[in-house]
Amino acid sequence: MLETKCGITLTASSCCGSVGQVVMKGFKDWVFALSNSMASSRPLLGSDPFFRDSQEQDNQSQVPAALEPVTGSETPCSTSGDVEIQPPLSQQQVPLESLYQSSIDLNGKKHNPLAKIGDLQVQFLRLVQRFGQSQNNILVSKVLYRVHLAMLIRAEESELKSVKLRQDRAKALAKEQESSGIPELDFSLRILVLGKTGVGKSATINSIFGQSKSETDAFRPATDRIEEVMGTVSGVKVTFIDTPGFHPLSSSSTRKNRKILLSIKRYVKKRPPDVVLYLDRLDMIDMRYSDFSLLQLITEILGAAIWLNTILVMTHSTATTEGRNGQSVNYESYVGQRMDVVQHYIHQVVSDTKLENPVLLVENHPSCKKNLAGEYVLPNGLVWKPQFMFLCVCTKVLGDVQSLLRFRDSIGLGQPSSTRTASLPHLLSVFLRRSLSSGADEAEKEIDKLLNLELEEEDEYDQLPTIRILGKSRFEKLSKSQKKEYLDELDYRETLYLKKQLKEECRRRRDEKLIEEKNPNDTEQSDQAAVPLPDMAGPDSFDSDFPAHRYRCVAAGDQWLVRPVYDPQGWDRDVGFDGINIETAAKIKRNLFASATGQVSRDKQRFTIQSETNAAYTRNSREQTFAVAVDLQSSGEDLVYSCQGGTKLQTFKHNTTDLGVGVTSFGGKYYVGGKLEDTLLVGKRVKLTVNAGQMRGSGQTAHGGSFEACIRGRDYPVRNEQISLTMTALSFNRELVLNYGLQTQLRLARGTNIDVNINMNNRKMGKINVKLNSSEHWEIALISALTMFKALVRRRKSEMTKENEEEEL
Ligand SMILES: Nc1nc2c(ncn2[C@@H]2O[C@H](COP(=O)(O)OP(=O)(O)OP(=O)(O)O)[C@@H](O)[C@H]2O)c(=O)[nH]1
Ligand SMILES: [Mg+2]
Repeated sequence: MLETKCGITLTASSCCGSVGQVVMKGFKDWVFALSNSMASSRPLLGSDPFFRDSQEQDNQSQVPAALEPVTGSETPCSTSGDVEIQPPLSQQQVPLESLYQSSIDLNGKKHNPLAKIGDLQVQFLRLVQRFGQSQNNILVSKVLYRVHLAMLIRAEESELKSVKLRQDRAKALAKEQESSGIPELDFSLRILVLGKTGVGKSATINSIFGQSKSETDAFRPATDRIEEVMGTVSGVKVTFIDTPGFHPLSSSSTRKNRKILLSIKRYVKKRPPDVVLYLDRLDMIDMRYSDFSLLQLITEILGAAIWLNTILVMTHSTATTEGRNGQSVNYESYVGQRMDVVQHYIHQVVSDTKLENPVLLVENHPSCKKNLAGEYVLPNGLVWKPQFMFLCVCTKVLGDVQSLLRFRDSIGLGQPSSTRTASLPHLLSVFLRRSLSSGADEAEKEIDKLLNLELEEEDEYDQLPTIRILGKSRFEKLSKSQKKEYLDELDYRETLYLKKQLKEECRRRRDEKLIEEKNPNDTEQSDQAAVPLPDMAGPDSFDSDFPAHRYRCVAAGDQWLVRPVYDPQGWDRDVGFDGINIETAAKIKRNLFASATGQVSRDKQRFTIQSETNAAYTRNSREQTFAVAVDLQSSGEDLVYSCQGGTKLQTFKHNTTDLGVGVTSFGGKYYVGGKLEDTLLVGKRVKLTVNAGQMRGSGQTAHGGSFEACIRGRDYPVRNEQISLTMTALSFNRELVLNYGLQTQLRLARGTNIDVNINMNNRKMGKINVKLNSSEHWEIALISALTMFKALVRRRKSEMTKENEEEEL
């Protein structure tokens, strides 16, 4: 009866920045991270000053290189979200991309870049109007947001207010200038076009200008040298750098392709482009992607940073969409699959799976469907030409902002690994967070401690008078208040029942422990209920080609858990899985515990590993634990080793003190750290944790610490209600980053939960996340429906205003 309630989940998330080591991370890294929090399947790529700085770069000290991020998100064996599987490694997985020091020079000289950015913002807003984009468009918001963010990072405290004003003023000014047409827009684009011969580079250029400016040929290579094709599109001066096409793979083609690439390199060094387009034919991309070696060659000669500036362009976008078995496939998923293949191989060549290149679909065939205005329309209804121009504009604006604010490319793809240095504040924050486990049953121990006193008392649940469970029809007959009372009573009983169960578990563990203490030689484990392993979700079809049908989890013995890490885009589709995830935990002796988790994957080029091992010895007499942990993680071609040792001591009844030392080795350098942590339990419901630590290496020192107060709900541990407040401080190179956080998990009423997550830093940037979940209050669904309706109306309105403006013109 009670199951008939409907489940409604409402998530409201607002993001205005990131928290943490803002100034210590590279700008681009940081923006990438932010872009993930904004709704889009393919976030717009930030631009980098690769070409602009290419002349300087030769003499400059090299910036740190990127590495392959840890694939902590990859759940073993999972193909869909049906089965909930624990992530292979702990949640404290190191986001390795932020391991490298930012090369932002915050103390660098300023030549009033903010004013120039202001002008650029006005120009961008004018172009938004010109290309018929709405200000609510996600792409526009992202660019404006990143421009704003970049300004905030650069601005002094005193300038922060004026930055906000500047953005409002820019909007008004752009509107005014665009309607009067004065001053004339001064915006130009230089676009480098790369791709194999015959993919339609020259044809795309011609389509953009609406006239045949570059020679095309269906049967022979048509462009035999680099040439600039100039023109104007909607008042924007556009210069395409058309290049000879690369040759398809053969023994002699590599030499020819190398020659073409070297000539392109020489050319762009003198006159760098704003945007790079990499073209391919949508209908010619196969799942095995034979052009991988071409991508490698491009990366080798032009440098990996070229991909940071690249938009992927797919020509022949109206080609028939056929799946593997010949049936037609939904257009969006067909395109998505092809894009993923190309993106996957770009990830391989740059050794960075976080890179996301924007994608443009193009159709140059003259008989392509057109709308009333005579513009080419794709099968998904998109008018591709304005989209094409606008994405190029966005990429250029971001590139200009970055170079004006003098952000160096912190990802630094393609740099030799010997120049990599680790970011000390990042290492310190990981070190402070990594807690040494004292046994598999740590969480249980905490609950046991809480319930210890109540174990001998009689269970409240047993003292309850009996209740008659009502059937559906009888329940319906109750009045509203009676229904509420009845449900509240059931809820109360449920809480007590759960508590009784927890206590029973506690008693069982206590008895087992007593038996163990009496017979220390009897190490035989008690029988535990067999828990089936979560298996990977299978596909809907019984296609024997699908590897998920062939691989299942391997459960060898009790202690080892071995699971394949499934990746449909892995290096070999026939093999179907990309790596292996192994977990084990064992009580070697009564007081000695060891655990290890690891994930290894290898393809033809590379072998990657992430592992965490932990061993702990507990001295029962004083509740003292000694623990050591060794972590290993691949980072590109290198390995990061970290070794930590520590002791946990119960100093008073409710107070535990942790002492830890650690060494991390990376790139031939050693980083040594120490920390002290104290945890105090006040009553049953308040837990205070404070820690402080220091890390040294490469002649530098970082200091940091955190404070956390956690208040648990009345029914803890039965119901996991809690409010926790955190404050962390990291200081490095005379810069201090303070971070405040508030996390709440509350049960407002029966069937209504609220999760609030707030993070702010001392630069007034942060993130607020509110999640309201109710199975009773349908009004919440109404709020979300209303919000969606409002958004739709607003969109309609802005479209209508745009049409009106066009009519007026
Ligand atoms: N159907 C269709 N045909 C296209 C498309 N793009 C280009 N083509 C045709 O493909 C042929 C080759 O196009 P080009 O523009 O010469 O190719 P390219 O990449 O410049 O080739 P190179 O100059 O040799 O590097 C021409 O016949 C074009 O008409 C497209 O989107 N759809
Ligand atoms: Mg050509």
